[in-house]
Amino acid sequence: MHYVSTRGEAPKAGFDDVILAGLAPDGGLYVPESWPQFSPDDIREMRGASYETIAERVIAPFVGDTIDPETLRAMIREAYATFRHPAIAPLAQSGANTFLMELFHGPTLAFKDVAMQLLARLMDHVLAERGERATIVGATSGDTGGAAIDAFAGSNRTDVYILFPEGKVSPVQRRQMTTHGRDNVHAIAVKGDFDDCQSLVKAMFNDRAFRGEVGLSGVNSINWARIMAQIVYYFTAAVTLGAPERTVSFTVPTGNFGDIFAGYAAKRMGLGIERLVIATNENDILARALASGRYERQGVVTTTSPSMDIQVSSNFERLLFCAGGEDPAAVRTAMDGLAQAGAFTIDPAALREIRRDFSAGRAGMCEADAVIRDVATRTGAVLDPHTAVALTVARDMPASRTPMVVLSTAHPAKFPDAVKAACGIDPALPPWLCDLMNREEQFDVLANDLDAVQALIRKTARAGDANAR
Ligand SMILES: Cc1ncc(COP(=O)(O)O)c(C=O)c1O
Ligand SMILES: N[C@@H](CCOP(=O)(O)O)C(=O)O
Repeated sequence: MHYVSTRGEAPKAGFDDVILAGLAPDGGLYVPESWPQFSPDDIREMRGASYETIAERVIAPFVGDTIDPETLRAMIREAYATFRHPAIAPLAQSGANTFLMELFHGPTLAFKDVAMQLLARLMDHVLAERGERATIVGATSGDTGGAAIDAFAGSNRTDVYILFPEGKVSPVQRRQMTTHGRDNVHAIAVKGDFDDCQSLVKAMFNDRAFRGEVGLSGVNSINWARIMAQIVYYFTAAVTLGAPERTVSFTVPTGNFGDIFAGYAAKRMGLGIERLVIATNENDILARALASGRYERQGVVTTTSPSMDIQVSSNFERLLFCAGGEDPAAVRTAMDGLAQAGAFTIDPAALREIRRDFSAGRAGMCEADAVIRDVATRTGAVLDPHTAVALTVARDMPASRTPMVVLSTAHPAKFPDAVKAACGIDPALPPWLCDLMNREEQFDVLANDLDAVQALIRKTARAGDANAR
């Protein structure tokens, strides 16, 4: 399996280079050169198989011969042994034909654990084979950071730097990043919003000298392995609900577009997905883009679903490439428009393709609160605000006989204030995090300034002798 960059100006790369590189050297995102195909028989054979077994089948073609099957199997087993639910991503029925896929049973209570636990093991393996170290940088609106810090804490081949927007993540999310007490992980509060943090990360990748000097790697969903690991649960959910005989739709609370792009990938691989519904909060760039054909950045609005407070959805670039006839020149033009004017118009043919697979809707804070209240009152279940945004949007979709799976991406205890305000219930943290609010915090506060962030990394990273990537 080889990977190409969405911007077409980087050499093709193998799986090991792709996971260490994060962003392609031309600033684009890696996508597989062709999609592995799963026939109805292949999908039927997944019925009754464990999450780990399905993960092995789905992931193996993307890894190719970079990692031998036994080693890959062991990594998958270890990664998902950290989860507290045997099904890893169980389905709970929420309405007549609506299901919640619970993706929050990992160590940091958000769907990010599903990919991050595996990515840390894959990266460590590749670095060990090469005898290298890496400096990992990541931007977070709250959940990626905690998941990365948990997965990489204590790894002796990586130093991890997570940039989060100061004051714009929940106290639980912040403490998951700042109380680990490990030398190789660094949480940095940036005076700005998530988009500023993501721009700093991309700027570091685009600084070739710095990239080589510190052996830069990334763990945001710009890294293909993040998407790859998330494809798996689309298969497990669909098979549970009757695939390949029955098609399924998914509604996904969306920010950086990585999670729902994994659903699109599953569809391209042969899974019978009828609709992929993008659910946004007030930061609705994707819903507006689908409706108008214009992808237009506005200021980030702070909401009760902070992890989705994102205006520039980095994985939309992957969709533009895949749905737009794999034309890197068109992607470059769009991304130049975004960088220079904060907007671009989606090519009409690409927009038609996108609308064939995707719908989109927006739910504001009041609507999400009403759904949290409604579900708590009717069923006693407590939703987190991101899941509530998605369930609200799913409920607004036209009635259909196709089962709708809503991705439940975080545990409500990560957002206790918002949940309590919505339904009066104070969701408790699980036992392994019950002292989180009393642990000592450690983090740096920096201006939204590339030089300041790079100086901190240069001073503390230990990967100075890594080969240039
Ligand atoms: C709880 C939660 N839900 C949804 C999202 C949006 O996912 P994505 O960025 O993959 O679109 C995020 C952050 O990414 C999140 O942390
Ligand atoms: N919502 C995310 C933002 C970063 O997204 P990623 O999937 O690209 O890592 C978060 O919680 O940090």
